[in-house]
Amino acid sequence: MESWVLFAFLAGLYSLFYLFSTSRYKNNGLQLPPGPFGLPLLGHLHLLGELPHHNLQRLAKKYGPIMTIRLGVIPTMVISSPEWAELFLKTHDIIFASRPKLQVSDLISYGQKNLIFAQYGSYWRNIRKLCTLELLSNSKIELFKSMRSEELFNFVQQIKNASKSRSVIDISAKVESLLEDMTFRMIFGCKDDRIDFKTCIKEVVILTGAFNVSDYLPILKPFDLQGLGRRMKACSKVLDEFLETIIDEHVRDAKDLHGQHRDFIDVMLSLMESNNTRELHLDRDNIKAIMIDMLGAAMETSSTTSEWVIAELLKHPKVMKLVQEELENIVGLDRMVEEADLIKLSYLKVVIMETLRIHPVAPLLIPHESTEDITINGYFIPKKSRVIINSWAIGRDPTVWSSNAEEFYPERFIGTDMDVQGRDFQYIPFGSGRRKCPGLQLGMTAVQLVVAQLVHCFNLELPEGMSPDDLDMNEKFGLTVPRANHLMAVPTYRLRMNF
Ligand code: HEM
Repeated sequence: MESWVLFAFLAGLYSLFYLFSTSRYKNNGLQLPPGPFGLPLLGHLHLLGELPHHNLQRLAKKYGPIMTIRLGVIPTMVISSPEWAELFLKTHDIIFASRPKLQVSDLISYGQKNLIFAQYGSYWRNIRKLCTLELLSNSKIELFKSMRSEELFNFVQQIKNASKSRSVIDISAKVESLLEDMTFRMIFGCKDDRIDFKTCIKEVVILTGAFNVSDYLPILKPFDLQGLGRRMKACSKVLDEFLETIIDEHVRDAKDLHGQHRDFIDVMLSLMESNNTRELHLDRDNIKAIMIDMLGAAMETSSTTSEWVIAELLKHPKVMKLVQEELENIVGLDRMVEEADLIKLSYLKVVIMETLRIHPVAPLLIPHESTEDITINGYFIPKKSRVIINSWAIGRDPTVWSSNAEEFYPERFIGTDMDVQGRDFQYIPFGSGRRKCPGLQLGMTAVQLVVAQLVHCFNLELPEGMSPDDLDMNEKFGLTVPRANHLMAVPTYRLRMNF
């Protein structure tokens, strides 16, 4: 049989199956949240476009803050208001705390052994506890303070040298490289110059964020129409080889450590040695899967946020001036910023909060999945529905943030008790509830440090002929949403301290 005939036959069969399964709800008087009319096979996949968070916001304006769309055969709830976010992430959090099984994340998770895409259950609970207590706690973050300070010093020195020729510098590339080095040293104890490895980590973040038709129309899985599976397999090979080598090196060096943990791999290896009696049995695959999570989560989120903050400061010179004045008052021009200063930099903090409001790194959070049928406020949400929380739309809703919601205005946070912890559902850049980001503290520390140090040590000007209004703020969609184009600027050293 011709392959297109087979395809059309299977497509028809799927549509019938879907119609049959939804008629089950309708016949029982169950009402799904409203939503647009979908195409027979694709459902609403074609409406997502290049920037799904924008397109879903447009649809929500018409269909409301809880909306049903169908991605292939998967019923999907799109949440676009703080009230509904609270119902899903707090009141009924336990029902929505799972993650969907995605084809590409399966290829990189050594059989579902990672944390980010682990289904809700005892494995996820144990691994999350381990990451929160053993890798990402405040005391563990503190252990890497001097490493961060050393890397920041090198970063400033490099930019200072480059600034002598008054040339345009690729700020995005410099910030990304700094955060990569910091993350590598924290996880592996050393920096690594293997470009292919770093490229693969970035690729993993892009691929896991893509809407992959194979996840929504499983009959298409063998065809891998978008080539995402092939790309992920190639990445997983490079990552696996590198991680095997680095774990071997750590095992060899372990005897010289005498129980002193240096980096994440050392911590995981010592837990692997001692944990066989506990409920969680760790092996090398667990370590590799979790390290890939940590690398992707730490590198991409912190650099994306830092770049957006610097871009907003360049676009708003008055805000930049206020940030620099605060730094001058608190740190002074005779020295660089230290971590202990961060707590006193309250204006910088609201600038970062405002940036995360209009440029949340993960605008649709990470997809959640329901584990039971549930009816909320009269709407039926079937088991195994995909849940998309449009935190980008919530952050720009004028009914929540007033008519200047689209404006970059850090002062809006001054005098409020809002923070980044996800207690106020109008502001959830790190998510909320059980699946909330466990790396919040580390991420915020890294972003504050990088931005504070850069704008304290340098005045930044846009390349000649470019005005703040010309600076483009285009986005590139993935699991994280970075700038589409690198941020370029001309730095001038501004401290009195010489080195
Ligand atoms: C500015 C920095 C960061 C931002 C804005 C951010 C944001 C987020 C968001 C929105 C989620 C999804 C929450 C949900 O699905 O409900 C998340 C999950 C996660 N983040 Fe972060 N993150 C940041 C930094 C980090 C860092 C530094 C790490 C670790 C090294 C990290 C590790 C994770 C992990 C492991 C998850 C998945 C948790 C789970 O599924 O249980 N993040 N993050």
